[in-house]
Amino acid sequence: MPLSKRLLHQDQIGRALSHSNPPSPKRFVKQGALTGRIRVPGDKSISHRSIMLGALAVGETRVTGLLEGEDVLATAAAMRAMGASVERGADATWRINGVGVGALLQPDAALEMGNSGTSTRLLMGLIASHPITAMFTGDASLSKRPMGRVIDPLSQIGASFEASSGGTLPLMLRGISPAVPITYRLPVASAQVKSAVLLAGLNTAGITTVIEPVPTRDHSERMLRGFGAKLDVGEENGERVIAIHGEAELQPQDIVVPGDPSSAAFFVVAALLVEGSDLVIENVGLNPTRAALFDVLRDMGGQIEELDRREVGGEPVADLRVRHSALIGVEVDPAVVPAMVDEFPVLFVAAALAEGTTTTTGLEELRVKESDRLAAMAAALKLAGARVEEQEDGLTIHGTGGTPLPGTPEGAEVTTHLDHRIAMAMAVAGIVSRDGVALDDTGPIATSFPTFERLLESASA
Ligand SMILES: O=C(O)C1=C[C@@H](OP(=O)(O)O)[C@@H](O)[C@H](O)C1
Ligand SMILES: C=C(OP(=O)(O)O)C(=O)O
Repeated sequence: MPLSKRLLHQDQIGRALSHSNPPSPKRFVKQGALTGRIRVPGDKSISHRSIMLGALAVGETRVTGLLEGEDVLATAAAMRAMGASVERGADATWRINGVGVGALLQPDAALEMGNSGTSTRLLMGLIASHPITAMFTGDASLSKRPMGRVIDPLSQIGASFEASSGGTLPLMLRGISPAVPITYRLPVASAQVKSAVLLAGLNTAGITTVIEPVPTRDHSERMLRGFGAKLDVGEENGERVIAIHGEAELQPQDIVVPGDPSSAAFFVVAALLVEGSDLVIENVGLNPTRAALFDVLRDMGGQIEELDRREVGGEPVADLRVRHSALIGVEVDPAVVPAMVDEFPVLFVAAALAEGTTTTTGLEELRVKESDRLAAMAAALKLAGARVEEQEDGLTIHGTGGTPLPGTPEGAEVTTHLDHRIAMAMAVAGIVSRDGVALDDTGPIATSFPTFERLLESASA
């Protein structure tokens, strides 16, 4: 069957499903204090990049602590399809034998990206400067997300695209070699777009520059340097300027992936909200471009202590001790949004139980994540009995002052829209509710945090 026919078929299947197949509904009910010590899985952003950069280095990269979630496994499958060896050892160490920058092979089938925006956008960048044609497909959620933001800069380097009129998957990318080095100023604060352009620059002779008016997570910069790429990072007129020198040669690395702060976030909020909790979450990555949620929760009165601050794999890490706290509403400064962009769903849950009003603004990007997270969380929290107002760019939440939310009424379920963070945030709402919160589907949780439900139960055991 030709690629485009196969693709269309997969896409029709994808679009028909607005939940995992079959869906796994579940009611999350009141739970006891969270105590003891837990560890969350490895950072998703760092895990994706470890595999991609390992696949471009000549020799063996070893990765421990890799997140074995569906999104990262989609990246691993794609890199295998383009010639790298990506294997998990019995000791859970991943070994990646790369092909070298410029030497990716033509995949012989569509690259199936599942639910993962990071895989899709970063791989589009990587492939754009290789003489490769690749088809990208995704699930119903990913197939609605905007790819124009990467198509624009990658077209400037000379790559060409066939996508639907809305610039969404399924999408065919024709890479180009030699590609043209560009200077690109990010029109949206997006680490995925920044990374796509920098990764394209790896196999582009000359200097590819990204200008970042609003700083976003800097894992790509740290890791590209770690793998031996020449990268200049400076500041001009208050904007970050990142220049990568191509064509780069990458050296294999030993990487230890720190725990994901975006996954730790659910346990931090759960421990703050459940009476009697005193929980230590070990080995949490605290890169300043990621960790703003913990500062906002402290401003709300949350007791979150950093123990044994150290460095793991070139990233700041600490164990977080979190104790039950009475929270108060705050106005969240929109300047911190990029440093906690994935944490708003669970912050909204904290706000719903805080004393007084929490206001958030500058959250337009939340509307183009796995779901429209402003609409999805407003609907979910209202269904569970919270007082929420939705604006174009944020939510205003009037908290209960600690009184449990009633929970979802008999027969009603929160719609999770194939969005892992909506599912986990509302699971946390469930464990502090009076009657429990029913979710239509917990399947999506496996994209970023396959052990979430088990860990949540064990933390209260
Ligand atoms: O670069 C990354 O690893 C990510 C960047 C963010 O997306 P945007 O760049 O679209 O903001 C974030 O939401 C996503 O979970 C992971
Ligand atoms: C937005 C997210 O991921 P991605 O863009 O990779 O799908 C997320 O994990 O919250």
